[in-house]
Amino acid sequence: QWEPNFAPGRTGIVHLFEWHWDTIADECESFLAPNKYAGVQVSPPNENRIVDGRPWWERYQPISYVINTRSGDRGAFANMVERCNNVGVRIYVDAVINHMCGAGGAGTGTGGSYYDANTEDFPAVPFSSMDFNDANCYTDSGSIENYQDPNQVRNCKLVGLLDLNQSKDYVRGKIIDFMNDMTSLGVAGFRVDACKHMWPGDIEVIFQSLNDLSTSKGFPGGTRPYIFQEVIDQGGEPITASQYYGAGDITEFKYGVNLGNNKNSIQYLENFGEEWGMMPSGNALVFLNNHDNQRGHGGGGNIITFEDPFSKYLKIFTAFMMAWPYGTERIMSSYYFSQPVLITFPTSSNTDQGPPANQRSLNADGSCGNGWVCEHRWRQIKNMMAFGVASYGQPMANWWDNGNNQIAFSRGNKAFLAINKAGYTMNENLNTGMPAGDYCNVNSGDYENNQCTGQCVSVGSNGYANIYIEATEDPVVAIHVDAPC
Ligand SMILES: O=C(NCCCOc1c(-c2ccc(O)c(O)c2)oc2cc(O)cc(O)c2c1=O)[C@@H]1CCCN1C(=O)/C=C/c1ccc(O)c(O)c1
Ligand SMILES: [Ca+2]
Repeated sequence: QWEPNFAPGRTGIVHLFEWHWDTIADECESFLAPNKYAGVQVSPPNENRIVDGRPWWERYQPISYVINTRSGDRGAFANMVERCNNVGVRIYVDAVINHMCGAGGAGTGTGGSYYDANTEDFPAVPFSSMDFNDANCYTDSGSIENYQDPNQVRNCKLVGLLDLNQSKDYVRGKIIDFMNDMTSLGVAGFRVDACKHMWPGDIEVIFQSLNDLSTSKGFPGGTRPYIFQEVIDQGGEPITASQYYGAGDITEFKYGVNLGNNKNSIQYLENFGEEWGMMPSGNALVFLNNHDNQRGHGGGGNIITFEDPFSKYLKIFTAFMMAWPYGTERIMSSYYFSQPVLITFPTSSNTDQGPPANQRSLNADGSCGNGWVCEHRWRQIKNMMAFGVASYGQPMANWWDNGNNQIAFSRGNKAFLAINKAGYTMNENLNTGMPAGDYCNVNSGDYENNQCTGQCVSVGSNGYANIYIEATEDPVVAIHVDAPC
């Protein structure tokens, strides 16, 4: 379960956070497939608690494994998976299996199922008090109080959320049934939430017990579900990402933080990877920001997001991430929320704010409206998916830097990237590693109908090109063999 099961050559997935299933299906067909996105991470599809104010994190409080949420019901979900698979875009489900909802009394979830958190009763699964970890947690509050104690991090409640006991066969069985239900519909794998809070031994058994992907949905026999585990490891805690290597890939939170911390010293990126304290490339799911740390929670630090003035860095470092041969890449696609505006006195920021009332609308230029950012549609980001396809499997080569925020490198003889963050013009004759010819700079324009709407770069017979980049908002040259001028 370490292989992403992408269609041939594709490399990057996009997290369409809080999108509805029918909107995702449209996006797969009209945008993601033509732009060679490999897949979509979707929000939790199973029934969740309805929390006052409808914060985004209500979807991380399960009530049952019935497929019915704000994003749509089971039929809409199945239809979306079918339509996306049909155009070669894989679906990865956000699996929240560490816990059920927080102590919130009795009520009904987004699918209408009754539950009572006070008595730990979830009849729609069913789970009862025997299925939770209360007897295995030794803190006074019953919740996690100290992240330096691995036992309580696994066996106690995370911010009060009822903690399932994954060491019990019955609980494992219900989780396996839920995940097998998803792959029976054509889902290609899972982002598994809060893995730090589950014992590696338990989740290894659960993932190894999962069915192979569905051959009737077009996957080869014996294909294992792709698993990428959310383990927020910034160092400093006894629980580390490496303890989870045996269960699947892992979200590498250090990736985005390292780039954020070094955005003004990119000449040091030549050895960016394990030598920077990150996990082996084959275990890593990498990203610049995610739904949680773009709001300042868990995995904080120096995060690059869609927010101005960072948005120019998001474009530059997404280009770097898609061109740099480390990890499996994930693009975050967000909705706008009010940021903490610290003026003379802090105003309340609403990082809890749920999604816009309406789904994304589309403007003539392909950008989104109705409060959706759609970073994955930005030219400087979307065009890097085809770059990733063209350079797939090619080693990094021909590294060059000027010692001060100007860098360049190729991917074998298939692609070449140059970035100028020096604040002054870059003008160098560099070895692109590519065959002689004219190539479209897909950062400056689009390559469509065999036409380049941006600049062309001429590569000579010796593979060298004059790389001229002024210090603008988009100081990137990205060329590859699938976009000739
Ligand atoms: O202040 C909050 N939470 C405390 C700080 C963040 O702690 C949480 C972590 C967390 C944070 C840092 C860590 O190192 C760590 O191991 C875990 O993971 C979660 C996972 C869930 O499925 C549901 C949750 O409510 C949480 C959560 O509250 C607000 C109010 C409740 C939800 N929430 C939140 O902020 C919700 C955050 C959240 C929700 C879903 C996620 O997948 C996630 O990573 C964070
Ligand atoms: Ca737990």
